Amino acid sequence: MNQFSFTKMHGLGNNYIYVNLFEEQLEEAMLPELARRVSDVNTGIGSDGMILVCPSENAPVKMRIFNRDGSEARSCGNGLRCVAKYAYEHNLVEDTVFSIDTLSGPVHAEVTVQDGKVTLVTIDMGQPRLTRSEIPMLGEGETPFIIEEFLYENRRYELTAVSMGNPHGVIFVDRIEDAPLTTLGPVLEKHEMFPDSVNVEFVEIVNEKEMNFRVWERGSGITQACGTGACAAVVAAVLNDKMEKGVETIVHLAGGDLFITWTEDGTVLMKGPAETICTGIYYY
Ligand SMILES: N[C@@H](CCC[C@H](N)C(=O)O)C(=O)O
Repeated sequence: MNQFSFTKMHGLGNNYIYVNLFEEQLEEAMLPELARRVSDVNTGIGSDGMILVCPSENAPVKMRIFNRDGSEARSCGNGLRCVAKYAYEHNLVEDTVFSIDTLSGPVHAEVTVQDGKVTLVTIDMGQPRLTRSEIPMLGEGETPFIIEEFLYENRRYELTAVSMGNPHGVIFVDRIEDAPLTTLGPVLEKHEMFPDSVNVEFVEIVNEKEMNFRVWERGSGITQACGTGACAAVVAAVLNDKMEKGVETIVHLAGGDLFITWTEDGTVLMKGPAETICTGIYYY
């Protein structure tokens, strides 16, 4: 029987099984299957997926993220904050400012530390990507997809597509309670216009500095929070003149609040907590 040590962590309830590949060895071909197994709430540990904390040539540490269904994504905002906490508290980095490599390139992290523990993490998520080819979406590659209308079950919705390293479709709704999360969410996730599938976010604007947010994640379904999704939602709100660039927005997610700014210099800052739940050994 094989085994590995893990740490379960969450960012606002978006929880993953973290495996330290500085110490553990996992077979590459097994990774999707392992992500599915550990995520299973009945026969595994129970999580939204699996995150690997890996060595990298470009940064002190690299994050790889696998969704609950075993698919690998290119980024994960809540995962990045947890990896930043893990890296600092396990001495993989010495400074409170460092970069983390991802499949979509390195991002910059800054941790706030109290009594040796990371209490808050800010990640500079880089610039949003807005063209259809970058998202990716079918259609004219160099054009953006901002506030395009579509009909679903006789209701009209408006969609804005944003990539934060991974693809997001943001839909503004009048009341977050009425968002068709479990119906339109999975339909749009697998819609043919998104060849790599998409994360689906529903957003209610509360005022010029606050929004309510719910997510149907690609490969994981409903989660309590999505960091890249919150960044995409704020970018979409600015693009649609509902928020101002350079102003910090409080995003109210099911699991708590994130603080997001699309800065004047074009990068998106995400500030929020990261928590350790438990450690253990997984047998397979
Ligand atoms: N929960 C994450 C995003 C995880 C990956 C996503 N489901 C995808 O497939 O792109 C976050 O906090 O950003």
